[in-house]
Amino acid sequence: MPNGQLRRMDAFTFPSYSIDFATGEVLFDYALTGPDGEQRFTEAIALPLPAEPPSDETVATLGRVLEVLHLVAGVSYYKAAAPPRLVLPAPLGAATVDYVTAVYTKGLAEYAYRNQLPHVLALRPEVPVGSPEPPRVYDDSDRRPLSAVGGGKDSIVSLEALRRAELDPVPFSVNPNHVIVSVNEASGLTPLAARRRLDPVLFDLNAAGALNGHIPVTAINSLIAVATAVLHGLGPVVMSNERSASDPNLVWNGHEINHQWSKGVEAEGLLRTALAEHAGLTEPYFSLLRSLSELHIARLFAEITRYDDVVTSCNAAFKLHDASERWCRDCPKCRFVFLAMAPFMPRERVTHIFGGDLLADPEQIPGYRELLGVDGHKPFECVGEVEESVVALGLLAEQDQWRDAPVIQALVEAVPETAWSAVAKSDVFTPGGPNHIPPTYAKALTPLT
Ligand SMILES: CC(=O)N[C@H]1[C@@H](OP(=O)(O)OP(=O)(O)OC[C@H]2O[C@@H](n3ccc(=O)[nH]c3=O)[C@H](O)[C@@H]2O)O[C@H](CO)[C@@H](O)[C@@H]1O[C@H](C)C(=O)N[C@@H](C)C(=O)N[C@@H](CCC(=O)O)C(=O)O
Ligand SMILES: Nc1ncnc2c1ncn2[C@@H]1O[C@H](COP(=O)(O)OP(=O)(O)OP(=O)(O)O)[C@@H](O)[C@H]1O
Repeated sequence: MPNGQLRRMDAFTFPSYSIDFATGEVLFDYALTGPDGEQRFTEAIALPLPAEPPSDETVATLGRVLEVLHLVAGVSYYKAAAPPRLVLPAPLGAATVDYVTAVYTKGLAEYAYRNQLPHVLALRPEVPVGSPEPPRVYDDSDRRPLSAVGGGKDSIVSLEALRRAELDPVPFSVNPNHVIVSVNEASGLTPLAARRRLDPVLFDLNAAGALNGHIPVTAINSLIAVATAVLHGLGPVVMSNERSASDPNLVWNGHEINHQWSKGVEAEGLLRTALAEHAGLTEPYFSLLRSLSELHIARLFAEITRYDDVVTSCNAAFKLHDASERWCRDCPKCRFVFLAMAPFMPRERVTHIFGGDLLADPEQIPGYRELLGVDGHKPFECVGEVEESVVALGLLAEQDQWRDAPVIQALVEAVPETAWSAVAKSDVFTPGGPNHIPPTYAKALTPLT
């Protein structure tokens, strides 16, 4: 469909969804409609099948979770045209409407900012009048947790914490790439995986110049994880989203723009409430690392060595097409994670993990100046706060093994006095902020500290 026609689309709808219990395949249909006709999309998600066929109760609860996932996964296709109307297929409770509204507005905020589409931030779904049937209550709180694994340091810390606390986690990933497969192998645990396939038409539209940009991918992965947990009779989905994921990158037209919105505590709370309201789940989903800074998580990661040859937090390894080997060593995420791990490890170990020493390379200085708040705004990436970077730099400047590294020397000089005095009072190693960690899990991190 030519780009001009896409731009004239005035509504996004959700025609139908289906699940085949023989294969685990879920199909979600979407449509962009406008005066020139419609553009249909179908997303396919293959859930892992359990050994036994699911009970009627499980099927009913799963159906409710998939109804929410159908709405949320639509963001990938909505964003090709950003029409003014978002037309939901069936009545929904208030909490579920709030969650879906937030996914399309706050979750697409970076996309709206980059494409200069302020109406997306004000989008309000049209919801058919009526009330959905109340769901059956599904108490999953005391079952084995499903631990989402992304292959980075954060999910490794959660997986190991849950294991050491004898909570018997099941690793779970969507479209596991080579990094995730290696992390799972290193864990020695038996993982579950779901497959997600975007409609290839979207890539054709992108190539032809359709609107494009960042989507709240964690919201989609989270709901696929919850669906898998329900289907397999498992307990809560445990995420590894840190405290700083809730902080915005910038403010635009009075709206906070946060690249990581769907990893933040607001999204977590809204999703929990929506799943309780719409699917009856008592303890569906939480982040075990919510109270911790990235720097604190890096310190916990340093206590675990079994994943050193496989851990990868670099997003280049997560491309749908053309995944890179492991760390690219030339992006904000690589720079930040190196800086965060380095204070807590021998220099040889961190250099081994990354396949190179970023703090020995002067070409990294401009990128580090951004992380330290000396130049520009916080990059649109999953990186910690400026304060965490300054604290890490301060720790490194005190260590013999790092003091003379060229990047450390240049950065110590570049950071203004005001930043040093602010971090002197830093609370980066003090857990804090709101969280949804249930009491059974509250002490799970203790064996690592
Ligand atoms: C790996 C990556 O960073 N991808 C972002 C990148 O996409 P790119 O075109 O370079 O490559 P692909 O990921 O292969 O995607 C191809 C196109 O497919 C569309 N798409 C992809 C996934 C999806 O769920 N829906 C989609 O529509 C999209 O049109 C792509 O062009 O740039 C894109 C545009 O800015 C980003 O949307 C891609 O981000 C992925 C969705 C992704 O998985 N990113 C995570 C690594 C990521 O950024 N995670 C955040 C968490 C953010 C959150 O709130 O959940 C983080 O860790 O901070
Ligand atoms: N493919 C995936 N399938 C399931 N969950 C995922 C996937 N990718 C990331 N996640 C989860 O989403 C959340 C955010 O991902 P993120 O990439 O920040 O974490 P990570 O890979 O564990 O650590 P790091 O921040 O070091 O990269 C984490 O809870 C992670 O486990």
